Amino acid sequence: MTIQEKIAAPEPANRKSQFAARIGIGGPVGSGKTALIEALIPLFHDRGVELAVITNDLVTKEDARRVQASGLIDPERVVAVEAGACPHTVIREDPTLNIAAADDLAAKFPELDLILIESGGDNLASTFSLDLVDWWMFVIDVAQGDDIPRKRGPGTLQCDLLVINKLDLARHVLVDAANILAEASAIRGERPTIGCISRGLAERKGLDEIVDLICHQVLFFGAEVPA
Ligand SMILES: Nc1nc2c(ncn2[C@@H]2O[C@H](COP(=O)(O)OP(=O)(O)OP(=O)(O)O)[C@@H](O)[C@H]2O)c(=O)[nH]1
Repeated sequence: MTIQEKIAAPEPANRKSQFAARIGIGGPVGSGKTALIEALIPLFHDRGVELAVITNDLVTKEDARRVQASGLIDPERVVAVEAGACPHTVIREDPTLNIAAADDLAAKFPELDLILIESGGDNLASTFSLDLVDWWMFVIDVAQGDDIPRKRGPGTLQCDLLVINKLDLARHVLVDAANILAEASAIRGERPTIGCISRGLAERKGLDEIVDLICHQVLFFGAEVPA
């Protein structure tokens, strides 16, 4: 279906909102947020989900340029917000810049189903304002220490989905992958945790589960419930 046909077509009956859903992706520096976005784009594409990306860096447009150059997505659908000194502020206390960037994308590309908003890399305390996003995930990785879930940071506790990335590195950094996943699930109660390999030499892992969960919880009524 061309973009013009899609704009002209009625909303899919099962789409939860007439507006593009806004999903936040937060987490510590280097945990693999951008790599996760790059891995998810083709999977959303396969499911017919039209998406755009907003990245937040402190004083550069590095992440946006990387996604624009990836060849995975129309570069016009990738926008950079420069967060300045405090990456928390622009996703939580005053998300005005990000809201404006998302509104601009939604106006320019009315066919969008989803806008992914990657926060600047930060610590375990970052959370997203619900004025900015409908749903958000937090990405940590095993190489940052197997005690991160036990530290019960607001990011790991409050997110809608906790992603524990770089499972391929677990044995190299003497982390018991099953144990860190179990501890994370224990502190998060009903809310999901997914182990993931978003990039690297190892086979990818957890990516279809993440896309299925987003389709089910955020985008579509009746989307398949992940196991
Ligand atoms: N082994 C392995 N490396 C990964 C994985 N995911 C990402 N990486 C690597 O981790 C490093 C950081 O990845 P990024 O995607 O840049 O991390 P980020 O969270 O976006 O970083 P900031 O934007 O700086 O906060 C890169 O060298 C990636 O190649 C993974 O699943 N396994």
